[in-house]
Amino acid sequence: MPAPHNPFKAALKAGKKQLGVWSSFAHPYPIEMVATAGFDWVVIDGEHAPNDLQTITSQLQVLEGKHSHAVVRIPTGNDWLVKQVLDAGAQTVLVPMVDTAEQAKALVRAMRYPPHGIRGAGAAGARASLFGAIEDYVQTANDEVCLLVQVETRLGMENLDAILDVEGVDGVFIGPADLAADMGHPGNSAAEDVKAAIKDMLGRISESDKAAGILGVSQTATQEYADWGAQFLAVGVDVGVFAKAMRDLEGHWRARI
Ligand SMILES: O=C(O)C(=O)C[C@H](O)[C@@H](O)CO
Repeated sequence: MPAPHNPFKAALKAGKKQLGVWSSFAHPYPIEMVATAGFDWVVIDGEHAPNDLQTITSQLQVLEGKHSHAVVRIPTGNDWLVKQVLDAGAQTVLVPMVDTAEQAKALVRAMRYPPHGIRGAGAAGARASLFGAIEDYVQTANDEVCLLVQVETRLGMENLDAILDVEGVDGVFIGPADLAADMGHPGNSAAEDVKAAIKDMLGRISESDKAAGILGVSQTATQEYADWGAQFLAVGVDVGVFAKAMRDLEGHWRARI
């Protein structure tokens, strides 16, 4: 039996738009609720949410068989972190702060078993192979893993064309918040030069054989990113949605009672 099919990777390759959302609760219970909403992909955020390998694994278990495909964001581009989340059952990995083609190539190798990469072949004892029940896992997994790299600095922007040439990168995701900060506008991804940079990058990624992704945190920005060619577009962060709803609820009733 081969490694499970990765429908998100196939959809990106086929040029299909994929609607996504960020999950930062770092817990299996709320992500199950998020998965009832019908998004095509959901990020389990290991960079800015308090996730560890156990909480990531629990959330992967909850998302198993659901329509929303799990995209695991690791905190930094280390090969051992890639190996751990792949063995836990992630098929799609998002890596922040990828600034050069060399970094992207190293990540491609981390995602793949030899001879195409350096992923350690211990999957027989891991959830990814259903603890050995998927007998051909090691022989077939390379085809079903999906690597998304984040370009979110001026250096990454300079090197975008070289990153787009790296075989094995499936998608390039722009981080508007980090890009804005690196461009001298912390907290303001709506600054005109940041928007121009994002539009230019989304255009260049869309013209390549990689998928273009981004997260919009306002309706205006999200619509612009869609219009500028984002193929896998995250449209919100669950903790933000929840926190706003709670503040609105409190404010509504505070004024009335
Ligand atoms: O730079 C960005 O923007 C991102 O990488 C997304 C952020 O980490 C954040 O908005 C997710 O909560």
